[in-house]
Amino acid sequence: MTQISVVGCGNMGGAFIKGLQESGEHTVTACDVDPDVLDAIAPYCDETTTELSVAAEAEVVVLAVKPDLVGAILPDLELDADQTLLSIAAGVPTDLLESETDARVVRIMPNLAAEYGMMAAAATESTVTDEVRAILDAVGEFVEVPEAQMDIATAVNGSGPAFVFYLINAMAKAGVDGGLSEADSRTLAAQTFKGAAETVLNSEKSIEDLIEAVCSPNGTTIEGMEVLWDSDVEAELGEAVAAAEERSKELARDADGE
Ligand SMILES: NC(=O)C1=CN([C@@H]2O[C@H](COP(=O)(O)OP(=O)(O)OC[C@H]3O[C@@H](n4cnc5c(N)ncnc54)[C@H](O)[C@@H]3O)[C@@H](O)[C@H]2O)C=CC1
Ligand SMILES: O=C(O)[C@@H]1CCC=N1
Repeated sequence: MTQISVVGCGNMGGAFIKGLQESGEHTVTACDVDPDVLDAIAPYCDETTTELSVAAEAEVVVLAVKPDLVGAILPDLELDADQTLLSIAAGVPTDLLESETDARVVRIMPNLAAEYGMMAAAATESTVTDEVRAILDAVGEFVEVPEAQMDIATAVNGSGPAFVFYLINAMAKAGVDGGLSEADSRTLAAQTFKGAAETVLNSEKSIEDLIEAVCSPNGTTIEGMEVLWDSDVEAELGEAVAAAEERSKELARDADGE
């Protein structure tokens, strides 16, 4: 059981808190400047505060504010060497964080599915500790990568949920166009993505072999796959990931210039 505080309880900080509460493994203090945000998160944590000094008492302080606020907040967040600053801010490098705090710094990139214990996260391998591994384990899965890979990880698993929501929506809309109700099509499309993801995670087959397993000879799937193979969908998705990666690098350059 680790005492955790989360500074910034918006979309990502809030999802992290809800996931941690569900796991029941840690105590959580929620800190935000917005009292409405704190009212909304209060049922999911042990304590709420608007004071950074209260958040600074935790063993692990999760910094979950927008990247451009990190530089302004860190000097006021007085942490000691025996504490951990767990930063989730996109594009903010470890060395910059270390220059503003005495705490041990661990930079990670989580995602919104932390709320449901299904987060995919990347943690910087040179700094991650067992204490942080236990926190990440409580809300999903994580990989450990060199810091140089944090920008691409940010694009794949941090921004990735938005890209997948887009694809689910496209599939659901196609179902509605074919006559399904919106509710049924949303359920079928989302559960199909969830089931396909579980299959990839659990199967030893390559993704190409899994596609082949769905394509019955002379069946329906191969007709749809021919359309996808002939299209630019793969390249366009690659460009979306590359654009998000480039923005993460740009945020790092901005942070360095501050
Ligand atoms: N939204 C997402 O899916 C993901 C976001 N992130 C990272 O998480 C961080 C937060 O992003 P979001 O949650 O999307 O932003 P958000 O805007 O939803 O939440 C930020 C929160 O910080 C609070 N805040 C602002 N100044 C503060 C201060 N001085 N003290 C305490 N709280 C303060 C705001 O009131 C707000 O509730 C960013 O650095 C982002 O890069 C990382 C992975 C995924
Ligand atoms: O869009 C963003 O900048 C944040 C970081 C990854 C997901 N959301």
